Amino acid sequence: MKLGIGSGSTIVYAVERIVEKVKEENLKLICVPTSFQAEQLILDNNLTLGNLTTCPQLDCAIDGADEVDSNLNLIKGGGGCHTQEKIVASCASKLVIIADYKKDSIRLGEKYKKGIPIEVVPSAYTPVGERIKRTLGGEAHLRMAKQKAGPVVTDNGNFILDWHFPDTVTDWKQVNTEIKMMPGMKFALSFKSKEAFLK
Ligand SMILES: O=C(CO)[C@H](O)[C@H](O)COP(=O)(O)O
Repeated sequence: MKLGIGSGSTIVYAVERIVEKVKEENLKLICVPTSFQAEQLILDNNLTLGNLTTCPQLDCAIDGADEVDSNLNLIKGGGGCHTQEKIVASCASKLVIIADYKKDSIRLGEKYKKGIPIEVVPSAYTPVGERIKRTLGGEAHLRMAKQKAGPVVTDNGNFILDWHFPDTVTDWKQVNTEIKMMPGMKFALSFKSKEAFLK
């Protein structure tokens, strides 16, 4: 079985259970990471590490989320790994999102107040931020690092804009398309979960 491994703190618990299952059932599992953190998690747990070059089709991807709305739209990227998470999820036949009640909302933005993370090529962060503000409203703030001077740099060498969107935004499919069409955008916004398991 080929499995995508998400990023964040929740996925750590899922990996603990996966390790038990591998031992109990002698599973042959190849794990494809969604980030540097996920890669370390796979290696630290002695699971078999794969990549999308050798495993472009995955049976399943498991990940966390920052928020899940009542239509199963997700905010992801609180940890800044959403571009790779989205690529891995798109290669998987099934996407399983693990999220607890703190992330369960009717509308996006109800529980997660840090804005929608948008990964952007560094040279384009100002024009993309301004265009988002002009066409969709709200404010897009460059995410700054905590223990380094300057911005957060993703595993892909990009910046992150956290978009504080206006309450009027409801059509996430359209918003996603509009943002993806902006030059300089890495395709990364919220995405639609095929299944979200809320616990
Ligand atoms: O999208 C993500 C990282 O880019 C994470 O899945 C999301 O931030 C949830 O993280 P946590 O499980 O720590 O709450």
